[in-house]
Amino acid sequence: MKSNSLKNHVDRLSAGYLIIGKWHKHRYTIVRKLGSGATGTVYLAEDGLSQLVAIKVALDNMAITSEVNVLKHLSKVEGKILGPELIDVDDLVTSDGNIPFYVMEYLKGTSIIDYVNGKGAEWLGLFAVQLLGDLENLHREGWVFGDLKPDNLLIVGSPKRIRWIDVGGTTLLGRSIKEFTEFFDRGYWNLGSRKAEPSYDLFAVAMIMINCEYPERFEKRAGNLEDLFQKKIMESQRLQPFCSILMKAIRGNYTRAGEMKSELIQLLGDSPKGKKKSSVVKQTNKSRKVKKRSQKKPSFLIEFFLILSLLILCYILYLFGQMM
Ligand SMILES: Nc1ncnc2c1ncn2[C@@H]1O[C@H](COP(=O)(O)OP(=O)(O)OP(=O)(O)O)[C@@H](O)[C@H]1O
Repeated sequence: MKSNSLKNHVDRLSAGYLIIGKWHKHRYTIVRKLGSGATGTVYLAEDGLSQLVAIKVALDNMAITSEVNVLKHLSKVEGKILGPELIDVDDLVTSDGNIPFYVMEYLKGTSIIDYVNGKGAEWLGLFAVQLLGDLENLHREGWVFGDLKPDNLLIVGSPKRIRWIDVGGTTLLGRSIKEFTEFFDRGYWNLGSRKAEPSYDLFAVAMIMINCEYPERFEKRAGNLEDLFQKKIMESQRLQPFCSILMKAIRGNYTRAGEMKSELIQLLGDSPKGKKKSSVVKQTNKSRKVKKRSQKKPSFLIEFFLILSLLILCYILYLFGQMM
């Protein structure tokens, strides 16, 4: 009975509800629910300075402690922002008992699938490079992200940057993956084990790129699954340029995120100081030009698109510069 009403507290904190932490006495006013997951519920709230924060409330003390430990660990990685910043950890006192919660940076952003929708292959490549850079740092710290999927990623800020949320699946290297989602899990596709190693996350990166092109996802079926992926990749104009890299990640041929990242950067043709025009960009431009020629559009439109492509290319170069 008591645990039912505690559960109601966790799930149903309404707008305006004031949380005063038992230990630190910080005050947070609930704005709205952001969503619920396997371990708890996340709320958007305002802190005492009217700054927006995200608060995760959960009945499972162990789950909260484990996520807090991961966030604390990630915040110690010097010069790198991995995961949302941890702001506070406390208990919410109710008449039915205490409920643990933690407060983190609120990441306001767009889902990667929505963000890249209708954009060129270079955007997909750029976010994959950013994500691989973060994974490289995470793996170096001895962790594997585990439950890597678009729901746990957001595109935030300006310049645009991929950020991850929900570190609940983060697992120590060598252990068994704690949490996974079938489509992004190589074990589900019989293409590897659920041992926490970098190649587990790299498989998921490839699947995230594929998911951006196939938002409805697709089912496992009898037969050679590598052939299924190859076919799906080759049927998509946006994924085609990445085919050999994606297949290497799917087959588990990369042992480090850095290897996959360098090959992507090379493919995009733009090393940090690179001047060469990206083959992906070239390919995108070429197909745009062919289309335009065949449609015999007025020349000012062609100029407009060329200038636009050039601006996008410069922006991407700038973003690479920011990452280094
Ligand atoms: N720091 C944050 N900033 C903004 N939104 C967040 C933040 N953390 C979580 N969210 C959002 O809150 C919702 C719930 O997140 P949570 O991590 O609890 O569960 P989940 O990812 O849906 O599920 P599961 O934990 O089962 O994978 C998600 O929609 C997520 O996008």
